[in-house]
Amino acid sequence: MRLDRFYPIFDSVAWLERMLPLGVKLVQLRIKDTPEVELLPIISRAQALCRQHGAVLVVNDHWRVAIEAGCDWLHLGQEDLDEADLPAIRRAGLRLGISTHDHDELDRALLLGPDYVALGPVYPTILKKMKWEQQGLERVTEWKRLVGELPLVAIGGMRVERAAGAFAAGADIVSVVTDITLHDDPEARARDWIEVTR
Ligand SMILES: Cc1ncc(COP(=O)(O)OP(=O)(O)O)c(N)n1
Ligand SMILES: Cc1nc(C(=O)O)sc1CCOP(=O)(O)O
Ligand SMILES: [Mg+2]
Repeated sequence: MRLDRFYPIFDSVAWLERMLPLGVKLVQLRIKDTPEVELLPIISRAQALCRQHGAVLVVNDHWRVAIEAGCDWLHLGQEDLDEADLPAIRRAGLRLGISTHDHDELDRALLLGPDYVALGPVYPTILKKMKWEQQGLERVTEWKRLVGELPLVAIGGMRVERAAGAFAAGADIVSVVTDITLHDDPEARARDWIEVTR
């Protein structure tokens, strides 16, 4: 399955309701502040909406709920991997994206047979505090050489104007949060993203 090159991340179903009609075909639901016991109806609704729009939903972090909701894709970071039941995730047929920030993390990720690898932060991000400096485009090129055919996602400080550079450096997919969510006109910005990535 070939994933779309535009991979926005949102923190609510309300955002999905706004963005999916525009033609978003790959999207992550990244909910950080809701107790897991409350997430099943939310993630189930997100999955139903994405299927209705022919889009791929990636659930961030919440692998138990993703399994319960019958989802198709999951994203886990390195700390998530420490406590995730990967055999259960695979038995449930979930595909898996994994975050990486350095060589040790990439080696670990590749041993797990992921369906994509993300590298970040390519540029400084304001979304969350991170211990890594910006990786830069050379690092994207290096990562692509190391992951080969595996889809490489570039994340962190991505802007519409930076997409072409990330693709030229070797990214297959560009992932983005605040360039859309903090924009004065998120719908217009998402349309710009679709234009530069299709
Ligand atoms: C596409 C993509 N790349 C990286 C991340 C970050 O995952 P993680 O390191 O687990 O951090 P949180 O997003 O869970 O705070 C991601 N979610 N998506
Ligand atoms: C959620 C996330 N993970 C990252 C990583 O490097 O693993 S960077 C990031 C935030 C991306 O948000 P924005 O597009 O607003 O910079
Ligand atoms: Mg995580």
